[in-house]
Amino acid sequence: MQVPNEGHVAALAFPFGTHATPLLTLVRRLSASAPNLKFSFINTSKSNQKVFSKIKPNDYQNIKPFNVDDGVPEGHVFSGDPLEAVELFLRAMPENFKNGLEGAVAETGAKITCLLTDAFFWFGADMGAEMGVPWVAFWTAAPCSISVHMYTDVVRNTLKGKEENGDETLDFIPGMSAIRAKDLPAGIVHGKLEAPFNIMVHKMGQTLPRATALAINSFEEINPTITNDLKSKLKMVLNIGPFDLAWPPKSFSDESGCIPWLDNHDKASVAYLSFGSLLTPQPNELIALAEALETQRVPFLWSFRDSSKLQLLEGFLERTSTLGKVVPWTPQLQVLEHPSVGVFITHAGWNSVSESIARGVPMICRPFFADQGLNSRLVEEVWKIGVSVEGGNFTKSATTKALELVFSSGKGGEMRENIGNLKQKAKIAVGSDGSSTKNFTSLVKVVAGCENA
Ligand SMILES: COc1cc(-c2[o+]c3cc(O)cc([O-])c3cc2O[C@@H]2O[C@H](CO)[C@H](O)[C@H](O)[C@H]2O)ccc1O
Ligand SMILES: O=c1ccn([C@@H]2O[C@H](COP(=O)(O)OP(=O)(O)O)[C@@H](O)[C@H]2O)c(=O)[nH]1
Repeated sequence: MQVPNEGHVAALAFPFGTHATPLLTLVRRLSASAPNLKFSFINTSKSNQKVFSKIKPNDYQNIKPFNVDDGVPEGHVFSGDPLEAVELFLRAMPENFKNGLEGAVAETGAKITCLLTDAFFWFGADMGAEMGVPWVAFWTAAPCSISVHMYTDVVRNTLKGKEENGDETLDFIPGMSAIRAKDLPAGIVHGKLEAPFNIMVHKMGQTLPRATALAINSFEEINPTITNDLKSKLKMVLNIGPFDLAWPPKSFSDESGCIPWLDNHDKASVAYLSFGSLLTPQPNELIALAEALETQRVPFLWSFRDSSKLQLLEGFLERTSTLGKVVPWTPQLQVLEHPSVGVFITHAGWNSVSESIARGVPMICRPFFADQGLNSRLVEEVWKIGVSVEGGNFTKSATTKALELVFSSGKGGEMRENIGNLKQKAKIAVGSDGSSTKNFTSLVKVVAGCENA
């Protein structure tokens, strides 16, 4: 491939949840493909410390972190609402990023030649236009969730005044006929439509047509109808994932000994539980989950970060010390890769769903918020590679039913076959002649300014 000229790419990260990590993975892939480019990774100090601590300095020689204001006033006392820090940050945008860009140019002496931002940052359109450079938006979730944000006004107008039970289907949007109104992220038709976060994602949906390219950590074959519809509305739609298949990490940390523990278990016998980086189920659901696992004698590996809630499970942990293992964090990619894992009990965050597909592990989904309801519906009704917990939250009976379905029924076998087929499509997509590989080559050209690609 033509070696791109000198250039300076500014990457703007959304510093919460699992957004900055995949953006840094993308920046590292771009840097490896275009070693003449400089990259400035502009993010909050806290998030930069977290994401750069996971990689070796040698792995990011042309990537320099820059810290921006997180919007938290000096001496601020947090209320405990997880959204508070997010909304303080939203108020600091885009001024904090403008300051970050000025700092990056001043320190490197190189003007910005491309703006690569989390797709949430709709202001990238104006910033790119003012600087006269391409704006590449990066969506860290599935194509279907970006679609619902682009169609927000259509959804609101179509569903206005309809039955409020949430079962209305979105069959008026290409590829979304299985999606119900109740699956949507809050802020589209239900919830606080004027909350700062929802105003941001609404503006995102309206502004994306101005992006030079939209990059997505997914692969075209997972939902061709939605991808083709997005392509009809945007300048360039580049599905370039699954990242962890396209560019698997060279090493991993297993401080809690998860892999040796899994080595002592039978093939496809273990339930792996994890609910992402942001949330922990409420006490009643934690107890219901524990009761189902214990009663069914299902071996389990549980990623449980919130140590303040562990005392709820004390009796359970003692009684099941030879049945299961609870750890604060796991090497999830390697856990899902392990042949002993038979089901992934998940909140259906996109990175987790994508990783489970890439490793062929059926899912039991319990969505909580954001895009998780969309992902869960696709898992159960479109791809048929898992189930959603009946009733929408963990009870002993619903969890037991889901475990029996996946582990012991014919439907479970169908799920394993379906996810195996999807896994194969993902591997082809990131192969030498695959769609994601070709799209990534196009993205390098856009980012390096070689051509309008
Ligand atoms: C990825 O697709 C999404 C995500 C969200 C979304 O994402 C998100 C990411 C974070 O790291 C922290 C968050 O707080 C957050 C929130 C979020 O959605 C908003 O969640 C609020 C509750 O925390 C509230 O429900 C609000 O109405 C949501 O918009 C949103 C939409 C997506 O398609
Ligand atoms: O014990 C854990 C739990 C989660 N993860 C990783 O954290 C990310 C969670 O992202 P997701 O989109 O599923 O959920 P979010 O954190 O955004 O709620 C995924 O890449 C997981 O592989 C991990 O490595 N170990």
